Amino acid sequence: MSNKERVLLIGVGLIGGSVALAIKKEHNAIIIGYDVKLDNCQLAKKLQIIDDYTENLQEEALNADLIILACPVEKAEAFLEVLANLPLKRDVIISDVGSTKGRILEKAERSFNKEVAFIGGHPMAGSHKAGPGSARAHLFENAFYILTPSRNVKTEKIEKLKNWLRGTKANFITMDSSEHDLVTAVVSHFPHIVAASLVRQVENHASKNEHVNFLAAGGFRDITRIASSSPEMWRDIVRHNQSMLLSLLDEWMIEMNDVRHLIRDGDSDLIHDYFFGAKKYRDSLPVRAKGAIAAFYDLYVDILDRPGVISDITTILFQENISITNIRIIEAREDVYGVLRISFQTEQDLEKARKSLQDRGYDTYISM
Ligand SMILES: NC(=O)c1ccc[n+]([C@@H]2O[C@H](COP(=O)([O-])OP(=O)(O)OC[C@H]3O[C@@H](n4cnc5c(N)ncnc54)[C@H](O)[C@@H]3O)[C@@H](O)[C@H]2O)c1
Ligand SMILES: O=C(O)C(=O)C[C@]1(C(=O)O)C=C[C@@H](O)C=C1
Repeated sequence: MSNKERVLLIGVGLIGGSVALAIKKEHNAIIIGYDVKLDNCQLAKKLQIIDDYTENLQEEALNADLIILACPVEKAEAFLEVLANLPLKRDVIISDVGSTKGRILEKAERSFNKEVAFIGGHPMAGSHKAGPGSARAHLFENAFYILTPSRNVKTEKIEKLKNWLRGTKANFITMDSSEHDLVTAVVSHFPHIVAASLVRQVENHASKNEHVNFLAAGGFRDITRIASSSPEMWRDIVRHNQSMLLSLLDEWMIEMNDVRHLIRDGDSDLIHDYFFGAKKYRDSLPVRAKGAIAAFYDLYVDILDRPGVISDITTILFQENISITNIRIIEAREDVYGVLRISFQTEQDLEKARKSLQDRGYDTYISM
């Protein structure tokens, strides 16, 4: 066996794949994937996100220097128990990328002996997309990456984990798991519940009025993009952060009741002040280039393997004055629609590009 360091990635999806790409950028380690979906491992290997994959998790875990759990959080919790029963390497570092931390840390601290370094991790950036096909090395650039070390973990191990993850170019912050679960419930978990419930409300109306679907435009799409996220992931998050979410839901009902009174009373100044207060706070939030508000406007274009085709496409976009942020050829043709992925900064650019390319005879697809 080669003497390179080995990384075991459990869950080869959007976030695991993005972490793996960031590690690859900076380390000459061997990354081995394990996933319940063999297809995801095969695609990740074709895209060179992982070096190889295994169907024997236990055997690979014994040789790993770094183990990263990147599956839905309830599965991650179960894997901790599996890992705790194995004679892992003495210096191994185990981390995860899950959106909740309380139950994960509780399980890790109960299961592992003091020698094993478990350091919870949560990159605060992502997407509504899933799977390794959407993974990006730069996904976490400038985003916060929260670390929740378990008790007894030495500072040098935390520094070592940060070094493993330096290719993410994220800003690391450390906090304890209960603070993590409170803050993320407020800014991430609860908003996902609101988005899903808004979509369900519109769907109810759509069954009664045929115009609803066509007219569900700008604002509705902005506020509900995240409702397209993975249901498996959100099922697990909601179950893990249940009590926090129930108390936020109680607060929300009080807020909605206040809004109800505001609308019923119809006082123009008070209604204005309600929107004004929200706008003032929203506008004061720090603007970051990336992070929790990540831009993901990708277009896939079917191209034939002939010289000049990419320059033809970029010329069309140039003539239309559309800026692109990234362009990449995807070689795993059978797994995606279209082999050229072009990323844009805004939905408007994406739509404009799609129309221009279609007008010139190219087949395009928006999601994978
Ligand atoms: N999507 C986001 O925006 C985001 C951001 C930060 C953190 N996270 C966290 O990252 C983790 C992964 O989410 P994702 O967005 O990459 O989802 P994903 O669906 O893209 O990837 C999850 C992967 O885990 C695999 N998996 C599921 N059950 C498994 C099992 N029993 N054994 C092995 N593999 C299994 C899936 O097949 C999939 O490949 C979740 O815990 C989520 O809470 C997600
Ligand atoms: O941008 C999105 O689609 C996300 O939902 C990303 C998001 C978030 O809520 O901000 C989702 C879950 C995470 O744990 C971290 C980031």
